[in-house]
Amino acid sequence: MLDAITAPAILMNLDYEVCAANEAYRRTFASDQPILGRHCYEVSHGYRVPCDQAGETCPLRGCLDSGQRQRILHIHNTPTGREHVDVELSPIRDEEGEIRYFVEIMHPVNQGDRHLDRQMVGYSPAYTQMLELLSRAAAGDISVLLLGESGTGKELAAQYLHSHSKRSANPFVTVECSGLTESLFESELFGHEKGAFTGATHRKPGLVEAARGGTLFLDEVGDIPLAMQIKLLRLIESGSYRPVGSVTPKQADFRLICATHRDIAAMVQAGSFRKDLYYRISPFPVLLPSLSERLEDIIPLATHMLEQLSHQRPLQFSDAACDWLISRDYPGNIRELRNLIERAILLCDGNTIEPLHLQPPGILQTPSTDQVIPAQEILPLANLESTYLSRVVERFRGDNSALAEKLGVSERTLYRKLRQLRENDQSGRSDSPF
Ligand SMILES: Nc1ncnc2c1ncn2[C@@H]1O[C@H](COP(=O)(O)OP(=O)(O)OP(=O)(O)O)[C@@H](O)[C@H]1O
Repeated sequence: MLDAITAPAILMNLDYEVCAANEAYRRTFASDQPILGRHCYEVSHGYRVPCDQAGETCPLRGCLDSGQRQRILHIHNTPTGREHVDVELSPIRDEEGEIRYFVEIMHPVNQGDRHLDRQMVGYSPAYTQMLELLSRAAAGDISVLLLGESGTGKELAAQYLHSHSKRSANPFVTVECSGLTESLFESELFGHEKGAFTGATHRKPGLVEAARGGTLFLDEVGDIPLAMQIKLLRLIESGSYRPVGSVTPKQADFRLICATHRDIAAMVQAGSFRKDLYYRISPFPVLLPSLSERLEDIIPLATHMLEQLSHQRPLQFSDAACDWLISRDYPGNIRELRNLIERAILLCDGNTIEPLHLQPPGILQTPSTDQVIPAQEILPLANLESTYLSRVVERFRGDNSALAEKLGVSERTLYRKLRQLRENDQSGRSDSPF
């Protein structure tokens, strides 16, 4: 019966032992190793204890507790390395209704297409949870709102959603919402007729038309000014639009994905984002974790990017470079990591990237103690504090709560000190020791 299932599948008993496996499972996960009678957690993950005791969610445990079918995204060992697998576990009951066995069907999750630059990498729990949400959302046509700090991979996640959806054979069209003026917004999105305005020498189809049958990705949706939000709302609500200069409405056909690094719920509270539009774009919000929440992904990501960016040069990181990469903060998240690596590749003449190749350009570097405190000079402590503060504030670019946490003071205290700093600046007094 298992062989009738085309995806990899196994039969397990209550003791987590594999009782049978189909051909697809052997081919995909087992290669030549024996599996019958072995524990699923050992074969799939190399654990010595069940997943729930290893800090992961165990579908078998969940199935026993709920009595229901379970679906979860897990990382499995495969002959070609670690892979995300969409696991579906169903109970098999005896005549008395007691659970006796489980059938586990596994669908390997391909994280992006074959292009290295569109492949998503990550193994941490925070990333895996996010990927599970994306996989579930991809199957439907629901609008998805991708939230997360700058550089966390929102655009890549949008491409993943599209390429795993039933619209994948049709276009994926990105609209950069920041910086679009009202008139540009309309003509870019809806297109225009010939002669609609001065300079409109021919008919131009808009991005909504270009996305027909596919996915429309509104990047930085939080930056759309209020006046234009109503136009977007009408498009989403009615599913139709009118090109500029036309009287005939056109029918739209796209799946909507939006992304923003802003706290859009707070913007709704503050009245700068329409509540009705917010509800329309956010039926399925997905939060992309920052790199600080997925530290174990830094080296796999860095290695992937090295392969992607080095154009076949046989480059590798030294152990010291790996330690350096892990111990750093990344306010710009994966994009910042990528920039560091791109630069290191250019600076490294040999085959091994060392910390010295990775050091970021001076402007973004946290000043070392030597730079802040000139060796020969004794300075008033207050001066030192303000000099240091003005430098680190630059680096944290407005994220005061993260900065306060790092400095070990409350946000209120930080705010007070920054206000003092500004007042000093404005009164023209220079506290800088340099
Ligand atoms: N999981 C991942 N695996 C590999 N590379 C990734 C991953 N996530 C992001 N990247 C890479 O990091 C960079 C930034 O990603 P992306 O542009 O998707 O971020 P973003 O959240 O949309 O940023 P912004 O909010 O600033 O527009 C890109 O080069 C992307 O390829």
